[in-house]
Amino acid sequence: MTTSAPLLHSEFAVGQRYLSDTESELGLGVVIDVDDRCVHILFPQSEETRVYAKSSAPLSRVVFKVGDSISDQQGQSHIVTAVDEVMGVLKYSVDGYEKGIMETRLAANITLAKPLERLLAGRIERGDWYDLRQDILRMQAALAGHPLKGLMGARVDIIEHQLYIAHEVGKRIAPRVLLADEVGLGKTIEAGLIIHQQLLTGKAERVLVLVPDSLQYQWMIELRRRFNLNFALFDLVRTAAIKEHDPEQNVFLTEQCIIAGMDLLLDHPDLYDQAMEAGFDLLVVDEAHHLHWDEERGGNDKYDLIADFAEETAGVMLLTATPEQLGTQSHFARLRLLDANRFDDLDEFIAGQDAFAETAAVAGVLIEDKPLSEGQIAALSGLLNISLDELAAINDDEKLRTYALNELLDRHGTGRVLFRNTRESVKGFHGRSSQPYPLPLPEAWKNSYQTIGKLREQLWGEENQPDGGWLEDDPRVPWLIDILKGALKHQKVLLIARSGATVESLEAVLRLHAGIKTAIFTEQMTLLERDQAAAYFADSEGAQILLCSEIGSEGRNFQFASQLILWDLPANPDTLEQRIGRLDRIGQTQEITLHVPYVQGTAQERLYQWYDSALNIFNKISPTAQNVQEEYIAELKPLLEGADTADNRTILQAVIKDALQTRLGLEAQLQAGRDRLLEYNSCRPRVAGRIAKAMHDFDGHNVLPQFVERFLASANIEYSVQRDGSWVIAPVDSTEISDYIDGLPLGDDDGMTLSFERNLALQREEIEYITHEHPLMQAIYELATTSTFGNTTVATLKSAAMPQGMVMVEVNFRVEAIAPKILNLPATLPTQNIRVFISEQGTDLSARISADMIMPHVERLDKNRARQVIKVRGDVIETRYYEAEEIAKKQLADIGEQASDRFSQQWSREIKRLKHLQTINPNVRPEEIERLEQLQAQGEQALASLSLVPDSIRVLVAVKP
Ligand SMILES: Nc1ncnc2c1ncn2[C@@H]1O[C@H](COP(=O)(O)OP(=O)(O)OP(=O)(O)O)[C@@H](O)[C@H]1O
Repeated sequence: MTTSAPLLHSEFAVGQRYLSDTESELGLGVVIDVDDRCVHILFPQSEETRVYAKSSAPLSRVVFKVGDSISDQQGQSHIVTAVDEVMGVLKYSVDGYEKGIMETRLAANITLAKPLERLLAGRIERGDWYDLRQDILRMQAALAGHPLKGLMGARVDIIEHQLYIAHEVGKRIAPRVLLADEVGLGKTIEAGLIIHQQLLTGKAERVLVLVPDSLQYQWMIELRRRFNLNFALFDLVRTAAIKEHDPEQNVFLTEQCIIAGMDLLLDHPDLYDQAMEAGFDLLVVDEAHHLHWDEERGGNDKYDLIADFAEETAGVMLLTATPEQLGTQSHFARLRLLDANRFDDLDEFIAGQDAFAETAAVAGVLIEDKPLSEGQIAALSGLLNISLDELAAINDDEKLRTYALNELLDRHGTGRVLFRNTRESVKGFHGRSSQPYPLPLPEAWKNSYQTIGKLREQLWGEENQPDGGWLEDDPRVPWLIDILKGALKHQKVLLIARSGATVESLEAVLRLHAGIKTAIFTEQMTLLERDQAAAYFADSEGAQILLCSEIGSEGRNFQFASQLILWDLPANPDTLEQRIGRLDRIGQTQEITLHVPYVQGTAQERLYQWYDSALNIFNKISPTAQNVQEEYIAELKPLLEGADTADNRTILQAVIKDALQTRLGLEAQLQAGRDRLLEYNSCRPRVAGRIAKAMHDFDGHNVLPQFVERFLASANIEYSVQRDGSWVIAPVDSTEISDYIDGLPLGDDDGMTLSFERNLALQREEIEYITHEHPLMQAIYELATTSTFGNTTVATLKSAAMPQGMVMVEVNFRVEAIAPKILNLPATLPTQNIRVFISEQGTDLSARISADMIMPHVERLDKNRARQVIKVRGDVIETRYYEAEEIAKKQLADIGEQASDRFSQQWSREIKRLKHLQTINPNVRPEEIERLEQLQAQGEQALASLSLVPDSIRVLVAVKP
């Protein structure tokens, strides 16, 4: 940004933006009227209007240039790409806003922080604010390149596999990945961590999360509660309201971070078009197993929708716990959405899946830190195309082992794209067991169930009678009432059935005829009704049983319950796994019991036997269940629907036995090959351990409580510490605090309860978890870069050695590189702040006398005396200031060079690694490399022209102790 001196009369125009030279704290003013002699300026932030004579207005025009960051009135930041003038008013072009941003629409909360002018004009800030400002600058400098950036601010438990994925994916530019951890292991948390990192580091600014309707609120709440990310929920009501307000407006451009239901875009082509046109940096799709594709029929509507968006969006994250639920073809097709170049041949993909056993075996030995045998070294040499000589020291050379392991894992086909952690590798789950309830076949059913060809009727016959006629003679109904009133009387019970109609009929019987407290949860209900039902079920005084339909319950968290009734059995094992996953997830503290009623002699019994004996799915998740079932389905289907004869029973047992062997064989094979590599790649234990340790260490050395304590004391804000360690900040009376503090997010009319402790924040979700990344801290940090908070001060320095009355000037400069946030250039600067300490005689004392050394001897000076000092010694202070600036400027070139070296090295290394990887694994997209090269050039350019921003100034007057 630049400002220019007072302007010629004719230059004023309505809409232009100015800062007051004498009252910069008014913020950015806008010209609202111009007449022959006067110009009228409104300062929106301070709600003041001033009228100046045009000939002598103490105003500076604010002009941004290409590459500057500007903020609009909604607080969104943009990088200026071009500047034009329209009738005297500037128009800033920025990415993503076709119309550009007129200067009239800029945010008003900038003030000119020129500390020297303020000081000389007698605007002297408090000494404690000056100290806080220095602390803020130091902390910001330390945080700029912190490896835990984007991870440290999340209200989550430190769980290694999640942190590993978040770290690995979150740091990528435009990541395209499939997050496929087994159900309930925290994919939403992983996605949240990645989104948070991408937003905080400027890698993404616009994010679209597409989820099934039933999960919209859950996502919105998780993102807000755990990551302080405010996503806007776009449904029909909201989009209609925006359209009504401004029919011309693209609704998807009114927010940066949006959650929407996939159906909204499918059912409303106009919204689809607008979302496409608006464009996003990152697309997140939950429950991605609903995207179906096969060679014959192509994609279903959801698949096609996401395929369109994936093509237009740089970053894409798909989430599903059951990637193979709809078969290998759909799995392959979803990978193709992420990278069409790599996944272009289905047959090759299928063949490739089996070819990883050797790689996995060698990787396993390396991971487990065991010595490689001669045979394994030979295999490694072949796999990596490295000579045996070069590998001779592999068993002793730690670096070589790490290199070899990384190479092996990088070559693994889906390595960079697919992440899948399993319960087995994550550990800490309490397990599950099943309880079958064989029920006698009712007389009335006998005839119909002895006939062949009625599989659906045997399994889910009630779905054909939505009037509830089936309730009368279905033996599961009295069984359900009995068990709820008996063995499960004091338990929270979740029941899942396939259809919403079944659940509704059942619920009515339980509530009206059996007097049981119920809640219901189906896709026919509105989101609000569903969330109310979930809350009623969670309440200790609330419903004993929550009855859910299949779709209605997907992705939801009910791990406070441990009893699951499977009213019926779904047709495929992955759907069953999704059901069990409602309870069997992180946070579950009990063993889970699955209650499975079935009617003897029907397909219900036979399907139970299949799931239990062939797939063992009630006891343990089986990664191969889906594939085994697909393999046997042709044999299985007639047996399931066939008559209950001795012959059929014998054949079914034989098929089950055979399938069991197949499953075990397949599991062993996958465990040795594909899945083993996938497991290694999804969480490299050492790296994950290091990140987790860094998080624990960071938590253990938290400097924030002391800082916040000083800040609150300086800001005159009261707080008390509660017995559990949380702090309660009293409601802030805005008349009693400085304007600087007034705008901070310090809670509502009741004040704010907060904690710096992760565990406490996890236990008490209603309190704020204060980290460096919390909005409050971000706002405090911004005080230093966007306001005059503490940027001038005058104090005394007790010193026996210095002549009484001598003045010393301490000037702090910020080193700024004007470049997109994504480059994170501050992290590459060896210094972000330059302090120059200069004596009255002009001696540079910066190196000899540090700020810490003088701190104990500094004492405050009252404002009048301080102003007196400035009045009397203003000239010498000004002279020394400019000398200080020269001293600082001299350091700039060196800082730029060092930063440039570091930056180029870092980026060249990454680009080289990717280029190398590309030669051995086509999974690396060429665009990825091109983008990095462009960014590297941009960064180098910015570092070659660093700017020095005067930040703050302190005048010290020597007094005898
Ligand atoms: N690191 C964590 N800290 C605290 N809670 C967590 C953490 N990870 C997961 N959880 C909790 O565990 C549950 C499962 O997590 P999440 O919903 O992210 O799993 P998922 O893999 O997306 O599940 P699904 O497969 O059902 O979609 C949630 O209640 C979540 O809040």
